[in-house]
Amino acid sequence: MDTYRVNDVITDLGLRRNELNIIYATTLLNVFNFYLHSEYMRIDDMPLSTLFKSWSHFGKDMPADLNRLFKLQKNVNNHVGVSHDLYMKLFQLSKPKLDYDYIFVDEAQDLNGAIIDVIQNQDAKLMLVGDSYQQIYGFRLSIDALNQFDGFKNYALTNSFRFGPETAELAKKVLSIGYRTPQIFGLNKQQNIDKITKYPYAYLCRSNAGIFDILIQFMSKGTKIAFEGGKNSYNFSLIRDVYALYNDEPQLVKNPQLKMFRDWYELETFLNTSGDRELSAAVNIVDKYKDDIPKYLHEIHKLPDIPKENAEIILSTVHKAKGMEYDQVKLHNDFAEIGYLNKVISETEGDYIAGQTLEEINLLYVAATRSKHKLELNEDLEKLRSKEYQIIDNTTNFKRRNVVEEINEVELAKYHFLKQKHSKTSNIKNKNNVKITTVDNKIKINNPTVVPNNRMSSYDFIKQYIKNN
Ligand SMILES: Nc1ncnc2c1ncn2[C@@H]1O[C@H](COP(=O)(O)OP(=O)(O)OP(=O)(O)O)[C@@H](O)[C@H]1O
Repeated sequence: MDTYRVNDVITDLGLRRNELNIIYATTLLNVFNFYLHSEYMRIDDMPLSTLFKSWSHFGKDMPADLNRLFKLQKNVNNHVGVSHDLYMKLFQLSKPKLDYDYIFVDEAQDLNGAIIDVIQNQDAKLMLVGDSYQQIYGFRLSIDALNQFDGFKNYALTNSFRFGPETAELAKKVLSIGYRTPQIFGLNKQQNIDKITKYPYAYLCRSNAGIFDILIQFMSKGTKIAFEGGKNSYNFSLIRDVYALYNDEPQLVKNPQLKMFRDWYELETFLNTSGDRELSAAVNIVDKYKDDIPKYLHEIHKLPDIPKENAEIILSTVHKAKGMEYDQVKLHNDFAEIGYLNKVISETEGDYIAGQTLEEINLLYVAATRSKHKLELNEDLEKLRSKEYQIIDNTTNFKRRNVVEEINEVELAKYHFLKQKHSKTSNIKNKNNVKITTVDNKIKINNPTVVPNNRMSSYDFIKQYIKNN
């Protein structure tokens, strides 16, 4: 079992390893993964020009490259192992007929086109169970199968035996940010929202960067920490790479997609124009812990992987806590800000909305509904609970935008950033013979004509510098 990565695409297609080709390879891989997850039998059946508008920018023959990748991957002697997605696609392409009378599907809100195609072609009676508000795997190109099948009898499961009325009210409030107003009843009177005063409890985070943050708080105290899904399933390589840029050591960056940034300033500038949440979270962590990052990474590496039943804190991302439940749950403060989500949604025009925005709300909903006994909220959810936010009432049913288009927009943002960067760099060099690199507030400049003001952010400083020169 293995994951096919951007580096593999570059090697397998014999591309030169430059910044633009890394973006192309990333886009190609996104599209290729979309194919593996999709109902399409052939790559050439996919409406590429409408699904992936950005590929025309690269001047490459994307359909031909996709077909080459697929041919290579199907070869069992290829250097890359077979991924779950690949063997499921091959299973779908074999048009299987399963010898079952009934098929039950759980978590039907997070299926994909290939699996739906297999299920649809069976003669068996089908029962789908799921919760559309728990769809959180859009970034893995999942599809809500609950909206895909016609002619089914629907039964609403509105009662939860896990949580009580307070949590049910909060859950409804969270979903109402995305204008969704389901009935939810909490039947467990033993469960409520309150401060947690004793171990053990589960600490749920939105991001790996959040997990890192919590680890730093508790490691030094010797708290017994277990990881939902096992310690090895948490990867802090993004933080390590971002720190390398912060520390002016771009040669240490391993992630090919981060290699396009030569320094911290370029990374920050990029983040001003893109909505890459995971990367933003890693940058915030590096900004917070600065030169202590390597020490903390080393300490985390040394932590034992203890079983959950021996732990004082079970640490988990919401994605890994899906389908799980814990007696006590505490929520970290690294979720998307509710005021921001509310603003994005209220300003949305038309029916279509970024799936990512809805999924951020779904993540809050999943997180808030994992506790069987006590739930401790973060500040933002506490405010939502005390009605400090005005939730706009609207019955609009948003449709999701095409997920691949959304994912590839980040790559397109990188493409434009790169183009702009190259033209700006040459302008600066020609006009003033100046090279600027910044690390946080330490600004290095070889031809200073203005004195850096330490209270100014490096970004503002550079903007002012360029304006004045
Ligand atoms: N009929 C019942 N009476 C009492 N308790 C129940 C009943 N059905 C389920 N439960 C309990 O309620 C909790 C939640 O049930 P379950 O995990 O099946 O819900 P779910 O719908 O899959 O939740 P989610 O999708 O949010 O993870 C579990 O602790 C389960 O034991």
